[in-house]
Amino acid sequence: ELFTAISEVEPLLVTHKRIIDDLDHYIQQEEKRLFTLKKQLSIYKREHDKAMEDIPNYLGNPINAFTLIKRLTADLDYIEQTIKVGTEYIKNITMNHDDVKYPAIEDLTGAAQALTRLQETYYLDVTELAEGVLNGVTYSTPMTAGDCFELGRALYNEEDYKNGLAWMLVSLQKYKKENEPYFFNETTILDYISFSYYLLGDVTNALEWTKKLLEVDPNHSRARNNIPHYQKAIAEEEVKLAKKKRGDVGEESQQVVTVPEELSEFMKEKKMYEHLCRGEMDIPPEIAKKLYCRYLTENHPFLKLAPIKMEYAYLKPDIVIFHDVMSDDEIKFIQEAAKPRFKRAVVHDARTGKLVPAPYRISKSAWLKDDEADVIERVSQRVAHMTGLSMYSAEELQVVNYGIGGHYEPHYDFARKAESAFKKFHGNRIATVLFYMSDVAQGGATVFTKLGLSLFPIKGAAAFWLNLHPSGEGDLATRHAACPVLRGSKWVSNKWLHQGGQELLKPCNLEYQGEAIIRPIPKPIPKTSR
Ligand SMILES: O=C(O)CCC(=O)C(=O)O
Ligand SMILES: [Fe+2]
Repeated sequence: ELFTAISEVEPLLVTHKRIIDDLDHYIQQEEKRLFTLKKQLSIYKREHDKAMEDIPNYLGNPINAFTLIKRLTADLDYIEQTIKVGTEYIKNITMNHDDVKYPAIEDLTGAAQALTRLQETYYLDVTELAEGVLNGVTYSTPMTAGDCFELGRALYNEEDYKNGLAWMLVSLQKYKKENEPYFFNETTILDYISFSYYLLGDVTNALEWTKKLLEVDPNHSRARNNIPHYQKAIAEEEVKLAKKKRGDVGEESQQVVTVPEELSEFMKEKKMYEHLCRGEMDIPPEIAKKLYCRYLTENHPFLKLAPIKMEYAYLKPDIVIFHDVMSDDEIKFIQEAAKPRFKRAVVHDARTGKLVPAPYRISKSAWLKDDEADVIERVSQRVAHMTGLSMYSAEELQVVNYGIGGHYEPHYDFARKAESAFKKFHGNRIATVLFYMSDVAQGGATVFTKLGLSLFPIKGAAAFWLNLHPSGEGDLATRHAACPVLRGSKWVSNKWLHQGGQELLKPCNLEYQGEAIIRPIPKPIPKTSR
């Protein structure tokens, strides 16, 4: 699973170079071989033409008679050998080396699904994307018919027929324009298109596209067999519709489908999440006008000498950003220490109680202990200064690199059942400190779905908030997510502080940090007013 961290996709360029060298060498050898064969062929043709001009005269020349026989004996052997060398060479050729990494089919699927996620979250247009354009700016070479075909096929195989179909339609357009040789042809694309329509329940289009397929390949037997099947389905649908018009409604169509409340809540949250990821929302003006920046000098005498720049991003619950709290050198050190230990990030499965990988968290992470390097210890010390909290019960530093389109859907950092995830710790996660270890060119914001707040990563800064009310109860307003990375590589590290050790620093009381603010989802801002 290389696709779950961009840092693991980087070594694939070494593999890529290896293939370039292999192929280059192979083609050179082949060209040499074909050059020899072509030369022989031209001699055969030239001599044949000469002979046909005047056969008796040609063969009357003993040299010509000799060379003819030579061409059909010794030379022929040589030609055969040259051809055989080629096939032997092909037999032995391998593109698989043990010393470099190769992505697997799940990486192809993962990358295809990432593109779909980015498309949906950031409103990207498939045809623009196929031209290498992200939000109006060209970032890569246009995709070929073959690229679009593979993308469509990967999504089709994952039963995402809607998105698979969109890519197959682009592939067809490009295929007709390009006129390049591929291992698939127009019929293959048309087959995917028509069957995707069928699987999506659009039988009319399935029929139309099957007819188009038969125009290209009239003998395609499966397509021919499907035609009557589609026609029957359409006819049945028409009868049903006619009945409905006459008011003769059958029992089944009278049933009203209602979306379960849980699902509708989930969809609302997803909408909000995507909205915030696009940076389309501002926090309420009554909060915005109270936000300010200051230097943090309390908490520790050290801060009097080196105050920390502190910016309020939200109030009640308070979410602050500390600026310039991790240096470029520290970041480099932490990244290098984490890379060899990266494992796919997991989530807590509420049903089984187990930690499992999930499509809604695409990243790799590693845990670094304070005592393994001065840098890690220094970072922990800084967290204590920044937060004024005890590190007594803190977790190790979690270092994260997001993958292709990597994200983490809305969640709480605290455990909802005291007995579950944090058994080995002293209490629940009272606070989160989230260090941004990279800027992200596009996307990758941290968003608070109940507050309407988007934080875009700034390298060297850290976000800080309390996850629990003073009563120890989880603060539902802290629900947050990491948006898909559209362009760039997103690195973060977390320091999670637990309740144990904070008794004197943050005494419990019955106050709340602020009410959980749930506001309606606003309409997107019209494009012209931006
Ligand atoms: O990466 C981010 O922006 C947020 C990460 C996060 O919420 C988490 O790891 O718990
Ligand atoms: Fe989180």
